[in-house]
Amino acid sequence: LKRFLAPKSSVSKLATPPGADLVWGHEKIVFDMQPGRAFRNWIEKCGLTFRIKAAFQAPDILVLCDPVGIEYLLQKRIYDYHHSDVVRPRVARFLGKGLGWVEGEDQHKRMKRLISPTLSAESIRAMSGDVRDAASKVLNNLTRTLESSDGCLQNIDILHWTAKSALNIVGHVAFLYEFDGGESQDAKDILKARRQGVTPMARYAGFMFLMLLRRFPILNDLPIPTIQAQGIAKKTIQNGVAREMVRRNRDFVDKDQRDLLTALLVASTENRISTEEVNEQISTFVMAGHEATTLTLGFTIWELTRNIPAQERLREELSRWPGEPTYDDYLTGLPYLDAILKETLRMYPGLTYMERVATKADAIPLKDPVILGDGQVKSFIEVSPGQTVLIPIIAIQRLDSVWKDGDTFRPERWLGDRSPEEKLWAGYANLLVFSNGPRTCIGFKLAIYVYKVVLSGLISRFRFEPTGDELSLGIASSLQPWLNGQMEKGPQIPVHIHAL
Ligand code: HEM
Repeated sequence: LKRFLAPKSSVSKLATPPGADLVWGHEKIVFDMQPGRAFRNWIEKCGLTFRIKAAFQAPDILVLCDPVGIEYLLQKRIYDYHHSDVVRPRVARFLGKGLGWVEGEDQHKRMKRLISPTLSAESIRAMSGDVRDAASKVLNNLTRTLESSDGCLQNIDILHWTAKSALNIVGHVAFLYEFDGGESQDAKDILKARRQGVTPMARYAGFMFLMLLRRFPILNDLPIPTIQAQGIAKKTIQNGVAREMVRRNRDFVDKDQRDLLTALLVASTENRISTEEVNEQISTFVMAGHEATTLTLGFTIWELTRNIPAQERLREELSRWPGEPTYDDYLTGLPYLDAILKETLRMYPGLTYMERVATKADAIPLKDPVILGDGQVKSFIEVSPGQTVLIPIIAIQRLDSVWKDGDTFRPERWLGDRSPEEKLWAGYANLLVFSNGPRTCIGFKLAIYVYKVVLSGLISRFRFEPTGDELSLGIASSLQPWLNGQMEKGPQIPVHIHAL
């Protein structure tokens, strides 16, 4: 009866851009262009809410960029919009069946209640000294490497160093585990496995698979090598460090400790979670805890080699700070550092496209009414259960109609008064980069602090110069940088580094 009474979906009457292919729908256009570009073109033609054709004649996809619609979906109804059959198995492969994978309000809230306190501002403040120590270990290694090369390193992939920093920090503060500045064998194994999962082949296969999956979800379970490669890093963690972390700490649980591993072990000894779940959460947090921070730092360094005045301005702001900034100083005391973070997150969101599927009939309210094919003007859009909704985060965060020069790295835009358009979307800094609402990134406060500590250390100790290479962006689970002509080497960000 409920289904019968539910309003009919109006998605099929929404505007759709021209150019859909019979086989690929609009999806190949999305893949062939730089991330977000196709959606930006279509927003200009069709407005903030439209539909695109899916590949293999799968049902049309609702593209939602409207700020009121997105806020409604993420803040009020997220438990009715699950990760799609395309996304969920990928989360399981990359991260594990942890907090990012679980569906259902009760299950999710249960897990979140257990983990949130370990990543609160208070906990990060308490662990801030440990974060700085773990970062210094890696930065000291880089300093020594430079000393043995006459103070200059040419064509270095900065991601090697930002990955070591982020992994070393998350190991140290969340899992009481030492990755020896990212130089230990298990750190090397994890970072290597991660790279194997994002080869260009995996990128292409990821795209094909994504579209096929919409049609044939059964493919998830087949042993397709490039797809299964996405899971190497997770398996490396689960079969290696995760067991070791548990083994070393299981018998010495100190309930007053605020770290994540202790919270998991306490819950496990009290039979609130299974040993299996401990393992899944560890791989989730080791991966999610270093991956996006690594890339955000890498993209910042890349932009700062192309914007030397911005690099110098940041160095000057840092040099004027007396002593070591505290957690709270980093939050509010260094405005240019903060602007650089926000500008990087705006231009390079790790999650480029968020894809969810409605589990119930719903009517999504909109800020900008839509005109349907039959002439009706509607300020909400009805969806049926099973409707795929895509939020193209990177397109929204680079819209010229909002940001004026969306593709330009201009940290200064965050310093003065900001236009009302820029403040339309809800979320951290009016960006969608950490999502929003109950399923917002649980690690965002740690990510911001780690980013600021590591970037401050890098800029205070080293000068970064451009190599003249051109980067292009691609999506292999998250946004990745590829060097034109060197795709086979995997994601990289080459820079020259000079000791100061
Ligand atoms: C710059 C760094 C980061 C970015 C841009 C980022 C972005 C995001 C985004 C967009 C989501 C929502 C994903 C979705 O709904 O499908 C998310 C969720 C999540 N993030 Fe992050 N993240 C970052 C750092 C971290 C860190 C440092 C941790 C752990 C310490 C972490 C752990 C998680 C987890 C566990 C979830 C799932 C939350 C849930 O579903 O309740 N992230 N992140």
